[in-house]
Amino acid sequence: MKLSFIGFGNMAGAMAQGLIEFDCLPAQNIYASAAHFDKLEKKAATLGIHACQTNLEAAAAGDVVILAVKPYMMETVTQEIRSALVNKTVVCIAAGFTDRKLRPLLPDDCESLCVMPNTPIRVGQGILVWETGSTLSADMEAKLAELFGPIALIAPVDSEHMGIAGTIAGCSPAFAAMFIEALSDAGVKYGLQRAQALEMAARVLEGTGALFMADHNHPGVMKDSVCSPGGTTIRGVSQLEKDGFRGDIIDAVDAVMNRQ
Ligand SMILES: NC(=O)C1=CN([C@@H]2O[C@H](COP(=O)(O)OP(=O)(O)OC[C@H]3O[C@@H](n4cnc5c(N)ncnc54)[C@H](OP(=O)(O)O)[C@@H]3O)[C@@H](O)[C@H]2O)C=CC1
Ligand SMILES: O=C(O)[C@@H]1CCC=N1
Repeated sequence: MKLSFIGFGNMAGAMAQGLIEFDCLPAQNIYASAAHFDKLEKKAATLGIHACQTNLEAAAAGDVVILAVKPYMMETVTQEIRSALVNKTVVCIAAGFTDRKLRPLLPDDCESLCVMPNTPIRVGQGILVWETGSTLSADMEAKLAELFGPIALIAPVDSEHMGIAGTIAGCSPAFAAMFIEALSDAGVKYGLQRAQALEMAARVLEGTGALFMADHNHPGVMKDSVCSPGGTTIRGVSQLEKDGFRGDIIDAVDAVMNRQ
């Protein structure tokens, strides 16, 4: 399979790197185009993928064309490459897109899918929110699931829930990074070296996530198993409750949803 990225920024780069490093696809099967060719050429050389001079050239090269520009550019870019999309598989990763919004931008004779990836796909720990009921053939659906399965949890979601699932998967790495940063700030405040504090904070998120995936215990149970009666952790938990920690997270998701 040959894969083309139209737009090769943070998210497309993370997807390409994950695919290559986890041996899902050889680098020479990946093509990309972007706004600035000189910048793209450097990134492409590092990964061993093909840098294309134009979007049309990139779209023509792939069996599967991944639309990875900003949402507001989608209309212009799909018009530009429309002729090359005929009989192709088109995958759109833009926030806020579902099949209903994407299809009018594409030629009739191509199959398409809207997904929302997240940046941890680069290290094989991603999520790929996957709109169900797309125009994808069963054969191509299986091929794409096989391609991305090793580097992402495939999360099928109906069109109505693409926005919220995309927010939880796609945006939250930023929230999680803020948690890591804040926890490391606290470590530094009390004398830890920054590098060690950051690694510990990141490992806490990674390890706690792994614990959940292993046991599927309710997070409240996981929290209780850390809080000894009269101990130290419950004091921190109590303060977080006073500060509205959980409400703040939900408010952050509300803010994203209100923008969509
Ligand atoms: N970042 C994330 O975590 C996630 C992003 N997404 C979606 O991915 C898409 C890309 O986001 P992200 O990677 O963060 O954005 P970036 O700004 O990092 O990348 C955008 C890319 O588009 C390129 N570009 C700009 N104009 C054109 C054009 N006319 N033709 C071709 N390429 C063009 C840019 O080129 P150049 O670099 O040369 O300027 C750049 O490579 C968005 O739709 C976003 O909603 C989805 C899930 C998560
Ligand atoms: O912030 C954004 O618009 C993109 C979509 C999801 C994550 N980043």
